[in-house]
Order: sequence, then structure tokens, then C-alpha cells
Amino acid sequence: MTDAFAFPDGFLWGAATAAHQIEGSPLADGAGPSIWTRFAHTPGLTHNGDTGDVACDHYRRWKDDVRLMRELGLTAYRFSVSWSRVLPEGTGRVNPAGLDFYSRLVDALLEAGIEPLLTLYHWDLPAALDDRGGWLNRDCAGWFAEYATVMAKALDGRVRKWVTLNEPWVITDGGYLHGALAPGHRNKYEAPIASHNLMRAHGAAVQAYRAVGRHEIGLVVNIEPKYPASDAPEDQTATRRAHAYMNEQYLHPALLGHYPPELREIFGDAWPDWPAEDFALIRQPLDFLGINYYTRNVTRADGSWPLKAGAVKQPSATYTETGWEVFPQGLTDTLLWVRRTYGDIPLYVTENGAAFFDPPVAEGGRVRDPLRIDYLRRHLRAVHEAIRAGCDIRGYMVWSLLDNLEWSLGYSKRFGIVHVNYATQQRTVKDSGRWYANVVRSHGRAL
Ligand SMILES: CO[C@H](O)c1c[n+]2c([nH]1)[C@H](O)[C@@H](O)[C@H](O)[C@H]2CO
Repeated sequence: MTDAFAFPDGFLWGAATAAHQIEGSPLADGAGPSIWTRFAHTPGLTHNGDTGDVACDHYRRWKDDVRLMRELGLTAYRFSVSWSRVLPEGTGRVNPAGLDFYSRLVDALLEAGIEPLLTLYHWDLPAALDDRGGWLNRDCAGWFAEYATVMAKALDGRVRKWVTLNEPWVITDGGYLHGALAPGHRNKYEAPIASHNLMRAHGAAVQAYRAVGRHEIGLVVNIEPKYPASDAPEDQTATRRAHAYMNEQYLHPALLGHYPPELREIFGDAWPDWPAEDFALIRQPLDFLGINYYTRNVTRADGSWPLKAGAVKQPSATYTETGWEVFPQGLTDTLLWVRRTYGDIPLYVTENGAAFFDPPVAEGGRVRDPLRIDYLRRHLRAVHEAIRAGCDIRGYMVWSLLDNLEWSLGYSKRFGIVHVNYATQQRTVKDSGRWYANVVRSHGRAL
């Protein structure tokens, strides 16, 4: 086996999931509802009316799933905590059964030699806090800090890698600007406020963690590199606008202490003058960044609201079931851009994967998913190229361990390296899962 793809010692090989997408039992044992409990039970808002009431039944099958991770040889597992399972009203009263679920999960991971990466917020805000304004209420920073303190006191030491938010861009663009995600608002004036408050909450949670925790905390952002469709000035400026809106809007305040100027141009009178002290709160020293990468965007100027920038389909490219171009070079470009722009902060690829149409489980329990193997192989090679170019990349989490609830798309899209039969909850390791296990075993050399 060549050392062409030797990865750094200690590089973490993992898989990622999120509470609402896999756990099920959203109201079990004293848990409170989240905005996704409400959103999915609102007719017409999710594919087929799919909800997270059962999902992958991970709340009850977690021991089997940890066993599965151990069989795959994973050395890390990124998961999220359901805030309203632990704090049913979002603040105040702690639900011991909720905290105990995550404590037992973490102990089982450690027992299996798997490093937990814990995401505090992966989109499932307690409904009780949404009733108080949710991310539109500046008090959310204090609510999130209180929740971070509860979790750090309970788990820090066993959990040594913490993430505050998963993808503030998707939370805002989906939940407050375009309305495709919970809480389903479509409001150009609300979006910047929710977005800014999310980042204030991120900063407050980092401060709260550091008052209790002794390990590492970071932020996870989705980055979609933008490539101009032409040299035409309007396409160049549209590309710049899209890049600022999706890729700089969160890393700039978190790491540089200011927003890119294009945001005022995009939102116009909907972009407030933020209090200067907010940026001191938002810009907290971070131990790492998590980068979620799926695809790129070839961008041209168009009439879309409010960005006036849209994607140009690439005729010769392969596209996934979610309509995303397969473009591994974009991952290398992204990782190098982050290092160039924000310095040598340690990085994890905290999500990367693809939904393809998977055939049913064949006789003998095989799921042939060659397109996913090709996608993962090419993207892992792209990670290695960035490492060779000097990026300090410390781990890779495939999205996802299990087929799961793809938010508003319901169960129609399968990202897992393990197939889930939702009727029987039978797990079947796909060919991509066996392939990934071999890559992990060889520490990347089998790429
Ligand atoms: C816009 O793509 C984002 O980077 C993105 C893709 N994904 C995500 N963020 C979320 O973090 C996951 O919960 C999704 O299940 C996953 C697959 O859609």
C-alpha cells in the first residue's frame, strides 16, 4: 500500500448525525417539544408529512448504533444534543432523563474508543423559547449560555470537543429568510437579526463553556465556494456578493470581529447598525473550526431575492439527489481559502457526503452504492491535498452514519453509509460503509 494518502497521526475518522434527524421519541421521558416537532406536524411543510417522531429510533437503539460505529472502526462520532430534551422549557428546569441519555451515550462511545464531538445546537430550538421570540430575542444569548453551562458541567472531560452552532447560515437562510426550515419565517428584516443573535449566542456559549470546561470548543459552518460563471462584471460582483453572504457572513464576525461590507448592500434598510459591543462578544478565541462541505456554486447575476445571484448548472457534471454538483476540488479550495483568510486555526471536515438513489437491500444484505464510494474517495483525496498544501486538518466526519430525516425533505433522501429500513429499523451497512471502514483501518492509505 503506498503512502500516497498517509494522513496525520491522530487524524480522526468519524461520522456525523444530528439529534432531530435520528433520535425519534421527541417527547419521551420529560423532553419538551422543539420547533421541528411543531414544524413537521404542521400540514404541508415536510415531504409526505414526514416527522421526527420515530426517525431512526436512535433514542432507543443507541447501544446498537454505537456497536455499529465500533464495527466500522470509527475513531470519532459527531452528534448533537436535543436542547429541549435536557431543558424542556429551554431554560431553568433540567430534565435528568434527558441529560442521562447523553451521558450514557458518551460513556458508550468512550468505551468503544470513539471520540465524541458534541454539537450543542443543530437546528432544534426548544419551542418554549421560540414562543419567547427565539433567535429574534436578544435574550437568546443568555439562554444558550445557560444550556452550554448545563452540558459542560455534566459532560466536559468525557466530551473534549464541543461545537456551539451547526451552520448559522442554514438556520437563518432556511428558517428566517426563505422559510423552508423551522420556524418557517420568510422575512428580510428578521433574517439579519436572527443571524446576528445566533452569533451573539455562539460567543456567549463559548464564554460560558470556558468558565466551566477545560477542553476544546469551536464553530461549524457550511462553506459553498462560489465560482463566477463568466468574466462579465455583473457575474463577478454577484459571485462576490454570494461568497460574502454564504461563506464570510459568519466566519468574519467570529474570527475577524466584523461583517463583510456586502451584507449591507444585500439587505439594504433591513441591515441594522449593530452595537459595537456585540462584536467583542461574538469574536471569542476558538480551538477549531468545523467545515461542512457538499458542493460548489457556479454563480451569475440574476433577479433572485435578495441576493441577485444564482447558480449555473454544469452540463457535464454529476449531480446528487439533492441537486448538488459533485466537485471535490471545491473542498480543497475551501480549506485553503479558510487558512488564507482566517489563519492556521485547526480544522475538521465536520460534514461531507451525498444523497444518491440507493437500490433496496439485496439478498445477503448488500446495498450497492458505487456513486457514494466515488464521491467519498474523491473528497477524502481533496482533504489530503489540502493537508499536503499545509492545512491543519485534524479529522473528517462523513455525513451521515445512518440514512435519516433530511429535514423538510423528510425520508426521501438517503445520505447514510448505513441503510435504515424505516419500517423495521433494520440497519444494513452499505458498500460505502464497508469501503469507509477499510479507509479508516488503513488510516487513509486505501484511498
Ligand atoms: C447546504 O448544505 C449544507 O452544508 C448542509 C447539508 N447538510 C447539512 N448542512 C446539515 O448539517 C445536515 O443536518 C443535513 O442533513 C446535511 C445534508 O443535507
